[in-house]
Amino acid sequence: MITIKGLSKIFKTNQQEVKAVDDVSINIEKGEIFGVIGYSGAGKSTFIRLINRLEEPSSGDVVINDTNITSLSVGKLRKERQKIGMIFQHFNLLWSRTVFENIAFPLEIAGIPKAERRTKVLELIELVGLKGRENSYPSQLSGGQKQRVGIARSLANDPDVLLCDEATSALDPETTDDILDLLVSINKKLNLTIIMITHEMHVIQKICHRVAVMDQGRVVEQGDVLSVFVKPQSKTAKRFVQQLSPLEHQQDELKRFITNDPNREVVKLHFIGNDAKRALISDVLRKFDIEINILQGSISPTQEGAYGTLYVELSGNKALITETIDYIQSSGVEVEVIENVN
Ligand SMILES: Nc1ncnc2c1ncn2[C@@H]1O[C@H](COP(=O)(O)OP(=O)(O)OP(=O)(O)O)[C@@H](O)[C@H]1O
Repeated sequence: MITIKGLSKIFKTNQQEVKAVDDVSINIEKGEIFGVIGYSGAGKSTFIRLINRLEEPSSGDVVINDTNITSLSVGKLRKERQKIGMIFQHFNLLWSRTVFENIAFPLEIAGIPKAERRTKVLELIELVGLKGRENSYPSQLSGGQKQRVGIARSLANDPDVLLCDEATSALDPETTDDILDLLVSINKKLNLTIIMITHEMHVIQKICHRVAVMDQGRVVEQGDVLSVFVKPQSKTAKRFVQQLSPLEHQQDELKRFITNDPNREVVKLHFIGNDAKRALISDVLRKFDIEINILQGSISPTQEGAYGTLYVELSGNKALITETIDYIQSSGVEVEVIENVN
């Protein structure tokens, strides 16, 4: 549905050129929630602003539903932008207008008659959970409520895609989760394609189906959220995944269990999707005469199912340990033998 090909943006300042976005290519399917994560300065904001040409690309193409956004005239772009909603970190509301009037604003610009406007605005207010607050001004609302107004306004013209520029970064963790839940419910209800940029892995984990990791303007890794979580390839993705994994900070504890004893082995088990719900340990204990010492474990939900990590120490006859590992692997759970902890 959205094809981004060879997209680049070079900013020229007095002294130097900055390649803010460098040859980015991404395909996004209809109805997908696609996340773009990166540290400050990675080029995320520039990237998302290139999609609706709030920023003009230096090169490359953005094609949405067969329309090449990059080659549209200004007039046609204005029309096309009505199909691309956007929400912002600091909401960008009109402070002298009420909730109702803020949401009605894009409909006024699109020339929708008053009665039709009213029906649509009331529908949107209901959708984002702001019933009763129609006549409030933004200054009378909490951060989460302001973002709800932003979301309702972005949906006024029934967009095909919603761009979210750090939409939860100004909110506390609980409100962030409420807004993320709202975005998921809108994605499901309207089959709306959503592109989210963020520096928080939690946001990616909670709502995205796929993710691209940006570093210095380039996409260094992209894939299903689950795959990136379980097996991050790039250094940047590994750092982001570690943020969420309390286990990674407790690796020193594991060191105590790693020995040269051939009859003891520390292994890391990766459970993905439905495997995360299986009673694997009791299954193994029933089948093998082996001891299992559980060292650390965690389970995390994502949009595509849960993934879990479990560190265990297997003790017993060396041949039996090998057989046990083979059995666990053959049952679909990935096993990593830990020889060193860095
Ligand atoms: N208008 C501009 N003129 C010159 N350089 C710019 C401009 N906008 C962004 N840059 C530079 O482009 C690079 C990417 O910036 P961008 O804001 O896109 O990153 P980001 O990942 O969104 O980071 P942050 O979350 O801190 O905004 C940075 O080096 C930034 O200094």
